[in-house]
Amino acid sequence: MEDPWKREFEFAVEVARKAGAEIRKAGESEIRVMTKSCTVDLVTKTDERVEKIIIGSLKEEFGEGTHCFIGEESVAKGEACVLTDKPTWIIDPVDGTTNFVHGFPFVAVSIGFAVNKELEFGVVYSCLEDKMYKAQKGKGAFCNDEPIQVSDVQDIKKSIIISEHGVDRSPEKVTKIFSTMQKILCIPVHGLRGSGTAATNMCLVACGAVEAFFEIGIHCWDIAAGAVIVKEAGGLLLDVNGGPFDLMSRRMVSANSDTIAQRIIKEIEIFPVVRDDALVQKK
Ligand SMILES: O=P(O)(O)O[C@H]1[C@H](O)[C@@H](O)[C@H](O)[C@H](O)[C@@H]1O
Ligand SMILES: [Mg+2]
Repeated sequence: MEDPWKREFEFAVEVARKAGAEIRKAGESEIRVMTKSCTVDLVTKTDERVEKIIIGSLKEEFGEGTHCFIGEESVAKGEACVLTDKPTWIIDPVDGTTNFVHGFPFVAVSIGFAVNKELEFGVVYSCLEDKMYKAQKGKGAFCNDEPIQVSDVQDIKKSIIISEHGVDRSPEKVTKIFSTMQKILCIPVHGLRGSGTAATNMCLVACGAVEAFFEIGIHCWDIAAGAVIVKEAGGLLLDVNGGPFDLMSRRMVSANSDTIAQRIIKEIEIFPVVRDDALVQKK
């Protein structure tokens, strides 16, 4: 069958690799840390520079007008976060900025691509591990060109689950997050983990190292690429209430199976978050 986005996909892999090399190099020098929404929401010159490199390369290759871009740092600077039917690149230049700043060894470049609001492919380059995860809709998922598959564990008591606590430290939210984690831990599961990057967490689901990853408060750029990779590895995505997954909702459960997903969903204490496209929706 004809593959309409082959050139875009191959270019995304190339750009992610180039971006990862930039991040590795930047990590060798002193990192100047700035903050965004609060004192624990970190950003560095590398996040901004790498996003410029990625978007600049894509514009040069595919032209300015036809493609749209949603990039974490561009949105932080006031650009719209809106998913239309146009071909749209959804980019997190440095997923795991806190890890990058601290030298914690999980940092990923995440590039997703959607057309008609449907994700066509995703590329996650875990650049410190040098692992290139990629998937195109209907074509399977790969890590360093080897096919990957979700785990076949169906018993929650034999699972490892990943979650993160995000950057919103308001006591009500933190209480709900830890209450959820406590309930899941006490099922009991084999373990709870968190790599500090949503993109990498999703790849860990995709390659069967863990059974599920869920988070409330993530953004579309954290999970767009990972969503394709999880699905193509045989997993599934749901909203935290069990409904359909919505990329802009900032809520997600990714899992190896419906059985595991539903068992986790039973324990999730949901708290409100503002949608990524809230400003656009209000208009
Ligand atoms: O801001 P970056 O791009 O590093 O990404 C986020 C992570 O991906 C989340 O899972 C995580 O929970 C944090 O919110 C973190 O900020
Ligand atoms: Mg991120």
